Amino acid sequence: MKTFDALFAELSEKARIRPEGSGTVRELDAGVHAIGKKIVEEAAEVWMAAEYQSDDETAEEISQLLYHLQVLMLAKGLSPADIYRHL
Ligand SMILES: N=c1c2ncn([C@@H]3O[C@H](COP(=O)(O)OP(=O)(O)OP(=O)(O)O)[C@@H](O)[C@H]3O)c2ncn1[C@@H]1O[C@H](COP(=O)(O)O)[C@@H](O)[C@H]1O
Repeated sequence: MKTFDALFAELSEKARIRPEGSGTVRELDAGVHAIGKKIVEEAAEVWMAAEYQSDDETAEEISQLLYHLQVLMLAKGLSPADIYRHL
């Protein structure tokens, strides 16, 4: 099972080596504005799933939101430690 930190390490490596076909690289290249829009979209999907869909579908939407938040972290040069110190 993948954890938040393991996914962040994987995405950091993708950003570093920029493999062909990586959605993460594509999203990073699109920039903070585009990533922000994706986050808002995914957040709405989390909300709708929580109200109208199953727990498993809600969990999946939350995972997608976490992914896009991590892409934004990478775009901004933020590490998980930068986030954790505010928790
Ligand atoms: N966990 C994720 C992940 N969660 C969400 N997403 C992306 O977010 C989109 C959200 O899905 P939606 O259902 O909202 O689909 P959509 O709105 O039709 O998607 P788009 O048309 O906007 O791409 C997916 O299509 C993926 O592009 C993810 N993309 C990648 N990962 C993981 O990130 C890692 C690196 O991925 P690559 O950079 O693509 O190699 C791998 O381990 C992947 O499993």
